[in-house]
Amino acid sequence: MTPKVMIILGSGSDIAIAEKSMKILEKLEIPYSLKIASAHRTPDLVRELVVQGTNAGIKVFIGIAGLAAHLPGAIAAYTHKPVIGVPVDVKVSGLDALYSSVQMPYPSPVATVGIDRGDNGAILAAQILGLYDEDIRRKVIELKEEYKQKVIRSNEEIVQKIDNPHITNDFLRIKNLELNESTEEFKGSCINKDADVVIIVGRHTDLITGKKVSVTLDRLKIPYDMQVICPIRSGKKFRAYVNTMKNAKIFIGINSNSSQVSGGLVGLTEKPVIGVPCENELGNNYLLSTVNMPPGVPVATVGVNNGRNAAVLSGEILSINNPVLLELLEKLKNKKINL
Ligand SMILES: Nc1c(C(=O)O)ncn1[C@@H]1O[C@H](COP(=O)(O)O)[C@@H](O)[C@H]1O
Repeated sequence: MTPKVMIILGSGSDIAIAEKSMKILEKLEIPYSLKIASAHRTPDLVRELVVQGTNAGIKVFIGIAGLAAHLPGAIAAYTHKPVIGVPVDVKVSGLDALYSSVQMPYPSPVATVGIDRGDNGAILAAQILGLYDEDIRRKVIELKEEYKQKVIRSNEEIVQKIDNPHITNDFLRIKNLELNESTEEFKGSCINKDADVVIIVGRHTDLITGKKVSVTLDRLKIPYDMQVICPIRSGKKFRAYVNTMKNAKIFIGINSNSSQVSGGLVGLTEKPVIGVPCENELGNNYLLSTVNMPPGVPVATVGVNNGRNAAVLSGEILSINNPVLLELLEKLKNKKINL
């Protein structure tokens, strides 16, 4: 049986983080291949594994590495399949590995997950595969439900056991635990309900980054819909919009102000969520709050303001079973490289 996912570790010393990915893939019964190869120490081996893996039918690559983590980027150099990067905390709390994974040049995105989050890397791979395999999609939904139940149970297991007369919860009557389900329809005009990709921009200032996504999606002929909706100021509208667009395949959150867009999206969909952190007026960016998501809810993060890479990543995900799109993607990537 050809595996669907290839995990490559930069070193045997990354195995503890890889085990988190392996555990999830095994739970979801997704066959995978596991290899150790370093872009620095064994560049030829990396190229050989990626080229052979791509030709053999690997759908998603996961590169796990610490320090100057060039491995995921090197994988992206040899394939048009989506590449997920898992930065490992070896020095400086893993920030070196995070920055080297996520800050990739156009048009070679690495869908980066949080530091040491091997579990989220595998969940993201499963979300991508779930777009083409109903059985995997169902298992992703079940897995997300497990994470949800864990939170709900912790009220009984932790809070109720605290013997403190100042805590008063008796007035709460929470019956409907399907709190995330919105059945409302979005009222806006000119929505493309057949969009494959949904782009949500948190505020008008960040439309410039949203525009970078849409221009590149246009070049790839991928249908999309884009709206400016702040999940904090317009929570109801945000949920109604996500509900209305629930048949889309990929959601992109253009984030500023504590990354609420991508963070809000992951609770409302089992589909892949891509996060684009934006710079704000003070020059700070929202990279860390976009990427460092808790287990169970990955955000495939691309570089700061790099809307174009979010679009290319969408193209890589959607071209898994679309040869026409794959050809367009190859042209776009090669043209850029040959310029
Ligand atoms: N980041 C890379 C690459 C690479 O990017 O090619 N190769 C090894 N490494 C990382 O170096 C760290 C220390 O490796 P050793 O323990 O082998 O010295 C590991 O976290 C590995 O992923």
